Amino acid sequence: MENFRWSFGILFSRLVRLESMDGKVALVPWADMLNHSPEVDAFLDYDKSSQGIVFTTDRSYQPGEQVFISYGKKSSGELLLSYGFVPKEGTNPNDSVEFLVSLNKSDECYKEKLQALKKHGLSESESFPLRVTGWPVELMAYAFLVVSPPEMIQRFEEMAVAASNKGSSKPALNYPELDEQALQFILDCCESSIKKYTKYLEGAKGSAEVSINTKQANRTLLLKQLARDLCISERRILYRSQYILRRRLRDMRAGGELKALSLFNGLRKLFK
Ligand SMILES: C[S@@+](CC[C@H](N)C(=O)[O-])C[C@H]1O[C@@H](n2cnc3c(N)ncnc32)[C@H](O)[C@@H]1O
Repeated sequence: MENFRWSFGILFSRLVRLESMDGKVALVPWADMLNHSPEVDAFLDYDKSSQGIVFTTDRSYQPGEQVFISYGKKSSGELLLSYGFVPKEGTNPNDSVEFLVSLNKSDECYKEKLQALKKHGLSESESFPLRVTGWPVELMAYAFLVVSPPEMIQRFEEMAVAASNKGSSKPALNYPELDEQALQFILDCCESSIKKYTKYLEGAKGSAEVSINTKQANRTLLLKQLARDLCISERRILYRSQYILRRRLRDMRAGGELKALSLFNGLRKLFK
């Protein structure tokens, strides 16, 4: 089992996918020395004319400078699982956190909403990727469904369709009357998620080690550090989303108050 684990780790952290050979995978001895950087667009591929593997960089390098390759647009969690490292906090533009949202069990339309979701391959709890740059339209569609009132029952299905549309680029749903509630729902989930991350990080700080030998103790320490690094990176995305959501809601509410005030002033003038 130990040998299998070792081989599996070596293979999957070092294999190269060759696009021009229909995505065939290969182990390329010199190429497996290349480390990952999300900022480069360099790639490896099979070259028919030279019958070898060619490395193409996106810029020139000085002698002695480290040359990087991209392992793909991967989140820090994916990089940890596939390659055993977590990029330094804030350096991975492709980072994302799996954001869990659920239907409210006490919703009077719980059954109807769940039915609409199930019809389109979704369930009462779903996760969507949250990035520093924002959230997907599918998450917004799910949030619309969660907060929509019984009068909108006819719309449940189109909301579920839009929420299930993972990855493709259909236009976002537009329900201005539900915007504020949907954003508040996402903010609430975001804040509860932040609390869980913080609780984990505070707990992880003080946990005592029980180890059989030094090698095992070092390995446990390394794994814990990687888990901490990943949590810190993911919590950073949640903090950023929390900031954006709070600002949007504040602007929305201020806009609403302004409208009400000008309406009130208009009425006052009318009755003067
Ligand atoms: C294909 S090898 C790259 C060469 C490797 N550094 C070596 O010495 O053999 C992939 C492994 O390199 C390490 N690695 C690659 N890029 C890294 C990075 N940006 N930061 C930390 N470790 C990285 C990870 O351990 C990963 O599993």
